[in-house]
Amino acid sequence: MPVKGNQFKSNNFKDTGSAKGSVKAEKPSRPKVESVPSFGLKDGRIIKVGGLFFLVLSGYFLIAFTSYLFTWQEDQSYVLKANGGWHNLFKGQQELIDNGIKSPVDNWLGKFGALLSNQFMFEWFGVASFIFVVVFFIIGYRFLFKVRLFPISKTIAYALFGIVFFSIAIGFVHGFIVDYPHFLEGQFGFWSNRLIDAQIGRAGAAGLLVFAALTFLIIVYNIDFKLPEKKRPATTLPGFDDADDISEPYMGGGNVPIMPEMPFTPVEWPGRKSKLSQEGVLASTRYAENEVSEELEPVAKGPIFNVEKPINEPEHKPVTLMPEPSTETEIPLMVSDTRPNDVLSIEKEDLVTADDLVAQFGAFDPRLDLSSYKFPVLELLENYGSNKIAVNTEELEANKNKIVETLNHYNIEIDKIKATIGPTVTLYEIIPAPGVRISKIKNLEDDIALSLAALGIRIIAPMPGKGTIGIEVPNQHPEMVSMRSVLASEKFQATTMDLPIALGKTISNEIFIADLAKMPHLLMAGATGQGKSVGINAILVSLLYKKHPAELKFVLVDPKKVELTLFRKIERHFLAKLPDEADAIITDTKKVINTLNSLCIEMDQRYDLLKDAQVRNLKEYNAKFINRKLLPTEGHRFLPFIVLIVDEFADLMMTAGKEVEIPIARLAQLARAIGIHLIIATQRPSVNIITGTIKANFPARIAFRVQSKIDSRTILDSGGADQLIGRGDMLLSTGNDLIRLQCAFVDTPEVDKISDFIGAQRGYATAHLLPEYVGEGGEASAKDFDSENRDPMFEEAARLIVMHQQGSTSLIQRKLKLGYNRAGRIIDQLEAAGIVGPFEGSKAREVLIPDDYSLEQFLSNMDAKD
Ligand SMILES: Nc1ncnc2c1ncn2[C@@H]1O[C@H](COP(=O)(O)OP(=O)(O)OP(=O)(O)O)[C@@H](O)[C@H]1O
Repeated sequence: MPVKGNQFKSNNFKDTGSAKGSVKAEKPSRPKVESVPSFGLKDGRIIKVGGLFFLVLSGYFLIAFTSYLFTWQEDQSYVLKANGGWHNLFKGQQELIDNGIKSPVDNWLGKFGALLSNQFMFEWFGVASFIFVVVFFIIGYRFLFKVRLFPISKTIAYALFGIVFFSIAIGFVHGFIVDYPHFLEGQFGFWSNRLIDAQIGRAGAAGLLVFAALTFLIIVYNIDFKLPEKKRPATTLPGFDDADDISEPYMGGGNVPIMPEMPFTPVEWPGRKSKLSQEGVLASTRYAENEVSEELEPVAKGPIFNVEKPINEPEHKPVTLMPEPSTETEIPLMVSDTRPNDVLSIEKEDLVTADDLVAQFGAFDPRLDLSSYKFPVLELLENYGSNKIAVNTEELEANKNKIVETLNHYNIEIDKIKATIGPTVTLYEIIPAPGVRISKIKNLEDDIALSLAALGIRIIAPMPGKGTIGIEVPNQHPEMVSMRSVLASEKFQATTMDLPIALGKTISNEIFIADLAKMPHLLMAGATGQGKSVGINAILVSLLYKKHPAELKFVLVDPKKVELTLFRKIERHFLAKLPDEADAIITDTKKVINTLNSLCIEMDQRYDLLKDAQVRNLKEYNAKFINRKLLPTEGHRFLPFIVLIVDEFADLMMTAGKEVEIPIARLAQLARAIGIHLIIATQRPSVNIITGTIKANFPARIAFRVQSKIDSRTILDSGGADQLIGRGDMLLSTGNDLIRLQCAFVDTPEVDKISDFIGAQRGYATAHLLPEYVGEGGEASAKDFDSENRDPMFEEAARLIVMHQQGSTSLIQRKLKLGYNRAGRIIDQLEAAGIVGPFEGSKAREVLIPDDYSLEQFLSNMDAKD
């Protein structure tokens, strides 16, 4: 019976051991977490002490609370508020006895234990107080051993809910038994119940508790409430659990699952039936020549297809499934008919091929996990403008005349002039008379602009591949290109590109769609307010309209914090993040560095997978995976495209410099084949932001209007971007070509609607998790600082550096007359001590201490510590 579905989940892949199922899945060791705050003590000793304290506290609470369960009645007189409560701690033995208070107390942790547990359990939260024990343990364990059992913030949040919920819930149940405050629910549980009861009654309270519990479950586990579906008959191969049933993955080691088609009929041997059935055993296929007669003995117990020896082993002659006619003519042929099938199907499990798997289970469907996902509909987008180019013949004629006049004025004769009308600009192509120098026309750019009285004139001389000279003149009434019109176009709907991005319309009013997968990375620059954010949104929206969440993940970096927030709603569908991160949209520079490094790890892992699969790129890899030629049991997984978008790269470069540049450059150099693509936008396209390394690896670049020709050169390697008219007017450079485009316009409310549309659908349990990256952080260098081996000239060098406010090795070398190596060593020590900043390429290091006075204090502190 054919079984549909993937039979296993690539995303939830668990190592299920070999097909035979003998190997148990290895439990991954707990991740080491280095990112614990150190509270100033750089080697983290305070944290360890804190960790120890929490562990002891947890143990103390556990013993005190447990003891309270048994001794609360005996200790009641001691802990009672009316008898003094906590004040009893300071009373003498005799005084207590005189007041009729029982002393000593029975709590295993003495008076304090009795008072503490009374406070928590009786006065506050009842037995729910045990949750404190767990919380303290998790915090202590994390701080002391640096091992994350659970995320601390989540633990605290869940614990708070748990304490309140259980206290009230127990109080509610207790209310049916005894109407008296008791240590099971604590005063909190008791009085909360009283309050709720008075307001909404018992039934209301019950409803409220159920509501709270379900809300908690939904928030934490995102459980779906579905009516039970009809179960498909489960036919599974080892290692492949049914796609709908991930609760019980095959863990190997059990029985080989039975194919339902297999006939399970015992073989009936004529004349021996009674004996065999009496013995309760079934005959095997194996019987040797000498066993064919009456001594024929069954050699294997169990079902018919559990053959002891495979039939195709050459040395076993009698393995032929047809009984030998000369000796056993009476054996019916049906025996051999039944058996080979059974035997063969068992054999096949070892030699299972990709084709068999595909035949049996169908090709792997990456979309199956979210099979009900609906792509956003076009109705979510607005229609701006008429989407038709209104030809203003007067304007055309006037412009033509002015161009011809201006050129004539400079004695440039033209043969022909032709106009192509675009949404925002019109291209006039002129064919100059023979003998006219092109450079002459190019030099007249400003004059033509003056005569046309228009901004943003661009002269393309010559038009590549056309033999004409182009003059682009902005239209008086530019037409807005709505995203809806672009996405609704046949061109976009029918595209087979891997990552189609609908950028807008060309000058000849054609829809322009590019393939990000081929670009393979994109650099965007433009002065503020010229349409960069709209451009990024247009790219994101076009990808969202074409790709399923299983096929594409975004890593969004938004140092400006407000530009990409709208996409937060699609976190569980389309975003990727670091495992520990609460927020999928990264706004903090430090986290950006970790994420970029994590992407580098992902890249390396993907390359290993590709190498293992002997394919050259992501497409081939995924095709092989879909055809089940690569198995999750061997560590393979379906690889979605990852698109990293950085809005405001300049900010990152200013704050983190090399730390950001190096991983970005690495990704840009290598990530194209493995489906990681970068889109980097910046307001300031200066050379120290868009460095040579970055530029070299971003062949595709988009320039919106920039402020100067120099900026235009930095981004496009040619002028022109400074002459754009803004509002989405842009130039796209793809290596050789420079194309002028009008960016499609998509407004924030539209993006909001799209995010809502996707976000409201069932998503994955979390955002796509990137590999964990443990940053080295600043602590490592501090640890490296060894005060014992400090150079004798260390202090002098420090004074010199601070005096000059210039952290340079050559300064030390020159002024202190030291060799280069020694000066280099000293500067490293200064860095380790925190006097100068890290190496910054050709620039001098930053000096972290402002003046001599602060330095002297710093040095004396250092000496005191030593
Ligand atoms: N493709 C477009 N079509 C029409 N108008 C546009 C287009 N792109 C941008 N605009 C107009 O320009 C304004 C500014 O655009 P946008 O917010 O994208 O600029 P920006 O370059 O991202 O600015 P900043 O860097 O300050 O965020 C938009 O509000 C819109 O009115």
